[in-house]
Amino acid sequence: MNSIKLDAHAKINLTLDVTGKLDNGYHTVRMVMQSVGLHDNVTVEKTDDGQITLTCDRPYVPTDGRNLAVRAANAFFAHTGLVCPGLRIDICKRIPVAAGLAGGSTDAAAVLRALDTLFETNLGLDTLCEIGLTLGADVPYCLRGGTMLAEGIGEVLSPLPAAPHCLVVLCKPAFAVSTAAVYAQIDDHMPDVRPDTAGMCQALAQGDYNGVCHRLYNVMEAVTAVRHAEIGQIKDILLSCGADGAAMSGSGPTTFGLFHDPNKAQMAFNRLKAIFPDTHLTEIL
Ligand SMILES: C[C@](O)(CO)[C@H](O)COP(=O)(O)OP(=O)(O)OC[C@H]1O[C@@H](n2ccc(N)nc2=O)[C@H](O)[C@@H]1O
Ligand SMILES: Nc1ncnc2c1ncn2[C@@H]1O[C@H](COP(=O)(O)OP(=O)(O)OP(=O)(O)O)[C@@H](O)[C@H]1O
Repeated sequence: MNSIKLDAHAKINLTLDVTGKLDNGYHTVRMVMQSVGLHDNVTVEKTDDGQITLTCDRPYVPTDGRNLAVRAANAFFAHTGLVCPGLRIDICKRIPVAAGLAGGSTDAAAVLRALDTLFETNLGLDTLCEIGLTLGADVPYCLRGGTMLAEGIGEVLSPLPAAPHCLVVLCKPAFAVSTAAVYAQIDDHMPDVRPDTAGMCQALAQGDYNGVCHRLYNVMEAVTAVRHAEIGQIKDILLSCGADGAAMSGSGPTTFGLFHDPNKAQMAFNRLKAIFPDTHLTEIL
């Protein structure tokens, strides 16, 4: 096999709590992560020119060594000691960028999975997660996907029962947010209200869709929404169209709503898309 094409799915955070800060500047978290249908297509092809080249259909995504997919390939060859014969990586980008949806992390995870298959290294998920963690805190989750409780800095993963199936409207307003800046700001602005992550895990165990929707909560929203009125505006539109619950994902600014009713989801999608072009109608995976 010379080439492999994978779907690299985005994630949303059903809950997100920041529980402490480590000496290296990273924060400890406790959050429920969920894969959604929205995905990039990542194609990895062996070549023989000794180079790692990357193409992407979005001009604002870096194509050099700053791209997390290229960094993932370099980390794979460093870990295995294999000599890279040459690689061509192509990313068809559908996930909004710098949006709180782990877009770069999921591309990196896809490249690690593709290389483990293409080079028949059989590293397995645990080792891929170790390599992934050197690239970013969200990469181990992206390797595993599904519904997970994430602790540590995001890499201590415990599988949870799959979330009840529903539609998801994702809306990214036209500005980007730096994850590092949001973590830095939250040190000074930790909200008093914290998510009920234990309750969220229980709702998932009981397949209680309304319990899930009522517990959506992200402490980072307090930081990002204060600076950007669009987050409140998007939430208001989602809820006025009949979303069963709504929250910001990750460090933002993407804000999402969960819907049981496809007509309400379509109405929310149409209204938001007219104001914010980077709006997507997808589903819980
Ligand atoms: C906000 C979340 O998306 C929630 O899922 C993640 O915690 C972010 O994970 P990520 O984007 O993979 O983060 P990284 O690329 O590893 O880190 C970017 C920056 O965010 C901060 N960071 C990230 C993760 C974490 N647990 N604590 C942190 O303080 C650090 O300043 C770091 O330099
Ligand atoms: N493959 C990639 N796809 C998107 N952005 C990338 C990629 N590689 C590097 N980047 C850079 O990473 C930055 C953050 O983009 P990304 O979409 O990963 O953010 P994010 O969704 O907020 O991540 P997270 O939710 O993990 O914090 C972008 O500004 C971009 O320059």
